[in-house]
Amino acid sequence: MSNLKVAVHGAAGRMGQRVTAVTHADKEAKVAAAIEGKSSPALGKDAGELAGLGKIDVPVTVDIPEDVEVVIDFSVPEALIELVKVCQSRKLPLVIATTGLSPEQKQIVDNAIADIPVVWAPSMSQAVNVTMELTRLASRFLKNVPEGVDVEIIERHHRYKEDAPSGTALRFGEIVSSEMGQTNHQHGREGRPGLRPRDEIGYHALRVGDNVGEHTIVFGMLGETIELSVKGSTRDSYAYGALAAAKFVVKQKPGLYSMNDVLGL
Ligand SMILES: NC(=O)C1=CN([C@@H]2O[C@H](COP(=O)(O)OP(=O)(O)OC[C@H]3O[C@@H](n4cnc5c(N)ncnc54)[C@H](OP(=O)(O)O)[C@@H]3O)[C@@H](O)[C@H]2O)C=CC1
Ligand SMILES: O=C(O)C1=N[C@H](C(=O)O)C[C@H](O)C1
Repeated sequence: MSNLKVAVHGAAGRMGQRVTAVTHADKEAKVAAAIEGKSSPALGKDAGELAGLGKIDVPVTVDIPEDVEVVIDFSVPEALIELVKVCQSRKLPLVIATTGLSPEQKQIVDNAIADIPVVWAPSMSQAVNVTMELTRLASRFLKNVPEGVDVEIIERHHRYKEDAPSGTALRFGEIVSSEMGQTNHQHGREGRPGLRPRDEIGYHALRVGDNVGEHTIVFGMLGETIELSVKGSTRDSYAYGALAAAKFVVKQKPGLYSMNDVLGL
């Protein structure tokens, strides 16, 4: 069986470099293309050298070669939307990791899943996706506590991150509210906001140093507290998840798939 031909979209970025590295090291996949935008200073450079692997004979290009079988995207929302259109017209399976999409951009992705199989997840990490299921369970068990439960989501990422709160924090909030029913999503607090409403989930985004990603979901009750925390120590946790998603998505029919589908959760 020949190796799965993967295009890395956003190849010169922090995540693109790690996806290049784990894909190059994999026995069943290979880096077939490294894609960047047309004004990128990385164009023409070798993707392996950019990723610190040495030469792998894959130059960074703008266009996706014909022989590519799947695309893994860690880029920016505007670039992702252009990529979705290309994948749709070429019937190319796609793994979407980019976060911070507007509602209109999300709609464009939603429309594409009629034509191509897509794994779309704010976190490709196994530990984060398992913690999402633990959060679902905790929310279900705690939803009828008579004195009420205050849920706050704290996330911590590197200083270069452009969107806030993280896509993962927003997904944690969706999971909690789908079980417990909160309708008010409160981003930070200042001034004199008064007593905390019951019907609220609070979000707090820290941007510090080179942190690769931490999330804590606090369930605060009267007299006791539960905290679920998940912390990354290397970006490879996301890169391995994305490669697993690529191997999964090439075998699927058009439609939307999650990391629960990939990981069998
Ligand atoms: N789902 C998950 O598990 C994870 C998701 N992410 C998300 O992935 C995204 C990328 O993160 P990160 O790698 O840290 O960010 P970086 O800024 O390091 O990388 C993004 C890359 O995309 C490139 N890019 C810009 N325009 C285009 C284009 N038109 N075509 C192709 N590439 C383009 C950028 O180039 P240039 O710098 O020249 O503009 C840059 O190299 C973020 O949205 C982040 O939140 C991150 C980690 C895990
Ligand atoms: O930008 C990052 O770094 C990360 N972004 C993702 C998000 O917004 O949830 C996932 C991960 O936490 C790292």
